[in-house]
Amino acid sequence: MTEDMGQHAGAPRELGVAVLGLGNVGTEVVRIITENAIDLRERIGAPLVIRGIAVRDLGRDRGVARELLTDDPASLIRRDDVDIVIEVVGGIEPPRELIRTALELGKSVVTANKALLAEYTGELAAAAAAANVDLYFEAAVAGAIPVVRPLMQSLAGDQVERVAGIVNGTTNYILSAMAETGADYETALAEAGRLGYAEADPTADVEGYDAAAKAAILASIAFHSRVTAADVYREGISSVTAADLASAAKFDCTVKLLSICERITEADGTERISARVYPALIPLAHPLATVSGAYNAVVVEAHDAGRLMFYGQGAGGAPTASAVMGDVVMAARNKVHSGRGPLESTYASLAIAPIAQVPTRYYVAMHVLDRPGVLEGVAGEFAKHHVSIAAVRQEGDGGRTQLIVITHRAPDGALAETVAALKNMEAVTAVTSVLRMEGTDE
Ligand SMILES: NC(=O)C1=CN([C@@H]2O[C@H](COP(=O)(O)OP(=O)(O)OC[C@H]3O[C@@H](n4cnc5c(N)ncnc54)[C@H](O)[C@@H]3O)[C@@H](O)[C@H]2O)C=CC1
Ligand SMILES: N[C@@H](CC=O)C(=O)O
Ligand code: NA
Repeated sequence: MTEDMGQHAGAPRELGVAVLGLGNVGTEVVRIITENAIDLRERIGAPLVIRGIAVRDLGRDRGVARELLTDDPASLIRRDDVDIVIEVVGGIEPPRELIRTALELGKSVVTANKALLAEYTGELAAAAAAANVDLYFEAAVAGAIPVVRPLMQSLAGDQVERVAGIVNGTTNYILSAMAETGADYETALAEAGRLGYAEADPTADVEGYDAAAKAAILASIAFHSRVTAADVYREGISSVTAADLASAAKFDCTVKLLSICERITEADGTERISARVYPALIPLAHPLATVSGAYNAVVVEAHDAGRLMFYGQGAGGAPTASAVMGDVVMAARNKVHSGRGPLESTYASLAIAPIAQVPTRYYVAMHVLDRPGVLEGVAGEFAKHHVSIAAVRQEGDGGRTQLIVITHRAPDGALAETVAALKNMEAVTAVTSVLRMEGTDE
């Protein structure tokens, strides 16, 4: 051990790494460790050496040394010469069991697995704390964008009020393609899969489960509370149509799948968390409207820091591997210097606000009968539920009359009841679209 590497006495001569999963992200992680070996050694203070790579199918040629491959991840993580485990398999099992075991055995773990973390961070963080090792997951939220570490460390002295943005690359790619080039939904989704953005089961992307998992992780860190995926209100983009995008454009808006985590202070001073994911209209002038393709952006509002914006590639093998490798270097340095990163912080234990109480704005599109008094009747239903109307557009749509109403802010529950009442009106033949509207002060 040379002194100029600044190593702690008794620090490992080499740091052994086990890579679990060799898909979009794992392949890029292995490439970076291999190509950047010399720089990584200098940055860490000891060489990083891949001990093994766990794959599901040993038969496939993967362009890496065959002797590194194994289909037995449970044995790989138990090897005495493995110090850090990188989990880029995805899904709940076997990653949950593998990560917990690795932590219990004193290995630090780096994972990109938001689905797992959104359910089991508590269990895994406890195992890491007990064994005095690191559990890092920057890649799990917004791919390459540093957002987990800024929230957990840089903003640890501030009070975060809101974390909101676009955190799913696949849906943003689809919505951008539909809005910008007129691509159809299915083609854009297939392309997002081909480019390595989509989850193994893209239902997780398009139905908002992936964004909800990320919202749970962000809200937990931002508000020092334990928030799981089940706490996050979720709607996906599968019902957003080309007509919605065209109609949004007429209001100088576009549609984005947003993840919103807010600290809500109620009239009696009680603080709660609202965590929600849904497609929403945002004005074209809003900074999030220009976030296109697989790019993500997260806007953080903190009491003293004010507004911060984080932007970059939210999906894709290499960008995600960059975030993984940042964590690997941090975990490796901690091994060299006998340090450890921050522990999970859930002391505030804020409760979750039900979606019905959360103030928001609605965009409602409906087909109505073309006869006098219909507009008054529709407006009357909004008024009955104390929902004020901000804009109305009426237009012919292939022989039918289409009415679009945009509301002012009102509790989500009142808006949902208004829509239910509209559906029961004889003059309303169909409510064709209900979206929220964000990014405005009204
Ligand atoms: N692709 C992306 O843009 C991003 C992915 N992530 C996360 O990173 C993780 C990996 O994602 P991808 O690389 O895109 O997925 P992928 O599906 O391309 O790769 C996963 C690999 O793990 C392998 N695998 C499955 N079960 C295994 C087992 N029991 N043992 C060993 N290998 C096994 C699969 O055969 C596959 O090659 C997931 O948790 C994903 O949510 C996070 C951020 C961005
Ligand atoms: N499927 C995810 C991958 C990154 O987290 C996405 O599209 O954002
Ligand atoms: Na990130």
